[in-house]
This record gives sequence, C-alpha cells and structure tokens, in this order.
Amino acid sequence: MTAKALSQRDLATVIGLEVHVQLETDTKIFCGCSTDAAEDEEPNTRTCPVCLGLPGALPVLNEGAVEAAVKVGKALNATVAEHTRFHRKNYYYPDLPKNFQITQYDAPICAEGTLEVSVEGERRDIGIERAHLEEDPGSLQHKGGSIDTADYTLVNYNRAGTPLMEIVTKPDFRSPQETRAFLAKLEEVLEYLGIFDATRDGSLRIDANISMVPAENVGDDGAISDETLAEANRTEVKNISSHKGAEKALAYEVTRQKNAISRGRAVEQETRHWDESRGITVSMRSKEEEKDYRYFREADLPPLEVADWKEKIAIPELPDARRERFREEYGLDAESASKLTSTKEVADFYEDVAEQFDPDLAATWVADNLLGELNYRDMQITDVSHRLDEFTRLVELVAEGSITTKNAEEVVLRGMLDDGDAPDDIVDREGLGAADDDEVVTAVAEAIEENPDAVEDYHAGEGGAVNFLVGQVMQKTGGSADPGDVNQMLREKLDE
Ligand SMILES: Nc1ncnc2c1ncn2[C@@H]1O[C@H](COP(=O)(O)OP(=O)(O)OP(=O)(O)O)[C@@H](O)[C@H]1O
Ligand SMILES: [Mg+2]
Ligand SMILES: [Mg+2]
Repeated sequence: MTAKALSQRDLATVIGLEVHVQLETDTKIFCGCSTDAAEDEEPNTRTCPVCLGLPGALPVLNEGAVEAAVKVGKALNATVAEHTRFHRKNYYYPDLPKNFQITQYDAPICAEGTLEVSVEGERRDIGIERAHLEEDPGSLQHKGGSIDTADYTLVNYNRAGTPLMEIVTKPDFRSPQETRAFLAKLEEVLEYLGIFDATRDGSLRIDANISMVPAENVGDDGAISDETLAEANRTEVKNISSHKGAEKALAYEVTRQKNAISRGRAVEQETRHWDESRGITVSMRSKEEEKDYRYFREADLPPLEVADWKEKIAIPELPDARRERFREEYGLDAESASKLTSTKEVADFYEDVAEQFDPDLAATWVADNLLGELNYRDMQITDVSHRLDEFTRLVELVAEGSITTKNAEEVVLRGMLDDGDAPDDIVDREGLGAADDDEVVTAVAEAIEENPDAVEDYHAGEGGAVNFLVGQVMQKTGGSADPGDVNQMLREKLDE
C-alpha cells in the first residue's frame, strides 16, 4: 500500500488474535508421553521417538485432545466439523525436530464462532474465524540475553507434542483494551470447561495482528470491508503470554504505526517480537506467506470422523449463564454473582452451601468471608473444597446462634485455614460456645454485686451505668452472650 500521510485522528485500529491454548490432557497429542512437564523437570526426559520426530515414528491421535477441542468449539458457539483432517506445516526451526508441525489447514475442527465480551459496560460479539488442533513445538531457552542478543540457546523437547488449540479471531477488535477483555473472558470459559490451567507456564500464547485503516472506511456499526482489511499492512506481534502483555504490546504498536503513517512512512508487513522487559516490539522477519509452509496432508493420520462423537460430548453451564442464574435463583446482586462465579470451583462450592442455608447468608460466607481469608493467605478455593462439610458446619454454628459472627470469622474460620482444625474443635478449645442462660444469669448477678457504684449511678438516672455493666457481663461470658439480651436482663434485675 502506498503510504498516504493521514493524520493520527484519521486512523482506526484493527486487531485480530491468534491464541494458542494448551489443552489439559494427561498425555501428548500424538504419543503416550506425559504432558506433566513442570518447569523444574529435567529437560528432554518426557520424550519418545514420536515427539522427537525420529524417522519412522508414527503418530496416534489422543482422543482426549479431540474431546477438549469439541468442548472449546461448543463453548465458542462454533460449528464443529463432522469430518476433519491433519496437515503438515513445514518450517525449519530448532524447536521443531521433524521440520514440520502437524496442524490443521483446510478443515479445522471448529469454525465460525463468537465470544461475547463486555468492555466498559458495552457488550460486543467477537467473531471466531476458526479453532484448530495442533502439536506444540519444544521450548527454547535463550542464554545470556533475549532472542536477538543471546550467546546461545538451549532446546527442551518436554513440551513438544503438548496438544494445542489455535483459536483465530476475526479482525474484530478496535482497541488493545478489547483484546484484554477478550482474553480474560476466553480464559474463564476454558477453565470452566476443565481443559485449561492458566497457572501453567506457557499455557496461553498470543500472536497479535494489528493494522491501521483509514477511519473513513469504518462503517457506523464498526464494520470494515474485506478489501480495506486486505489492503492494510499488518504486523504480527509474537511472544505475548498474558492479557496485560497483549494490551501493552498492542498499545506500543498503535503508537508506532500511527507515528509512521502520519509521517508518510509505510508500515512494513512483518513479524515482530514483543520484548516484555524492554516494553517494545522489535522487527524479526518479513511475514512468511502461506506458500512458504508447503502445507500438505499428513498421511500418517487417517481423516478424523467427529460426526456422532461430538453429540456425546457435553459442556457445563458457562460463566455468563451461571451468573445470570445465580442472580435469578438466589437473588444475588451483580457483584456477589460475579464473585461467586469467578471460577467453576467457587460456583460449585457456593451452590453446595446455598442448598443448605439461606442463599444470602451462604453468599456472605463464601464471597466475603471465605474468599477474603483465602485471598489474604494466597490460597485458592481448590485448597479447601474437600473441606466443604467443615465449612457448612461453621455456617450452621452461626445460623443456629451457637457462636457469634465475630468469633466465627475471627477465630474459627481463621483457625480452620491456618491450623486445619475442625470448627467444633476450635469452638471447644477456645470456649466460644454461646453462653447458656444460667451462665448469663450468674454473670448478671455477679456484675451487679461487684459494682455497687454503677448500681447507684443507675438508680440516680445515669444512662451510661448500664452500658458499663453490660461490658462487665460480656467480659465474664467471653463475649458469647447477646449484648441486647444482657442489657434487658440487667434493667429488669436493677428495677426489681
Ligand atoms: N487488516 C488486519 N489487521 C489486523 N489483523 C488482521 C487483519 N486482517 C486479518 N487479521 C487477523 O490476522 C489473523 C490471521 O491469522 P491466520 O492464522 O489466519 O493467518 P496467518 O497469521 O497468516 O498465519 P500463521 O498461522 O502462519 O501466523 C487473524 O486473527 C485475523 O483476524
Ligand atoms: Mg495462525
Ligand atoms: Mg499468524
């Protein structure tokens, strides 16, 4: 495209993402090697002739990876193919020992979907072009610098063959902020499906495509013609591994591209690398074209039939639907519903508690007290979900008035999390059980007996005197009496 010197105001930003998601399966996509390659795992130990690409080794497709891919397709409202197949994408790079990646080309397992995101309160559907299965290459470790400055590079093939899904969006984003909202939403959905672990290193890797188009070519509804999109020179930014990273890298590119164009220079169509530590993108190479990859059919894998199979693969209720249901069914406000559906595990936990108590009480205890204390300790709901019974017992103790809310929060819940003790044990040990009536009657009598001055003040009409006596009774009962009841009992006794 010949560069026309457009002013920055005359330019609109267009972004499309290619998101590589590691699917959580026990074994790799084409062999039986474990995918459990933790960071500290000895390099190149989770490998076999298949994932090392040794001559003659034959791939066998992992059914678990296909099921996960079908779930993703359903969750993204995409069309899941009836028949699909694999291709070889040829390129030469040290992370790819066989010099081709098994991926999908003309028949991806999922196509034409959408994901609804909400940006600053406004809902938008982001189109999904396609989502296909492929194998992950190995990982490279650049020593003594980053990719363009390192002294040397090490290769670890433990990751090679991990099932990946590449989710390609339409160029529907109009700002870096929108990509961040999309990635957060996507991750939430993938976690609900139980096929994704965000805490795993490298589980989400993003290529971000970005171009500038003349603002006058953008319709009122935000639509941009295929012709305009094809004419725009786009850069593809690689090495992005987080939502925040995507937003930052793209914000950098917006400024860089707008500056270039407003000065009458063309934006090169190229691949750039996001350098997280320097906060900049650097040019890597001109963008390879499709013909460079010499795609051809993977003859070692038969075509994949998903027609009947896909009907049997179910997905759970997704976050938006669950949030909506929580508001209707339990009468929760938007904020509680949102907190309580932040992960599937939190939502499941809440529903188990809400079944047994008033949903509002359950919401306070799970959303405010439990999540707050967990967050403070850097713990997750999954660290306590096996202790559901103990937690419901705690709420029961509060609901039936056996312990005060304050003690429940500050002593029992904290003791449960810090020492792993059961609520009843803590209540016994700390003597927190609500004082029985006899105990309170005795304490009231004692307080009156021991404080003749206060009694005199009371009779002289000093309102503060009774509060002092209530304090004495509370002290004697270890805070376990009800202050309102005590106040009334004292007045009755004093007025006798
Ligand atoms: N004008 C544009 N500006 C920004 N993004 C665009 C534009 N046109 C297309 N895109 C986006 O570029 C991406 C193209 O990804 P796709 O995987 O189809 O091809 P590719 O990047 O050429 O191939 P590869 O997988 O080898 O990187 C999509 O996310 C699409 O939305
Ligand atoms: Mg791609
Ligand atoms: Mg690409």
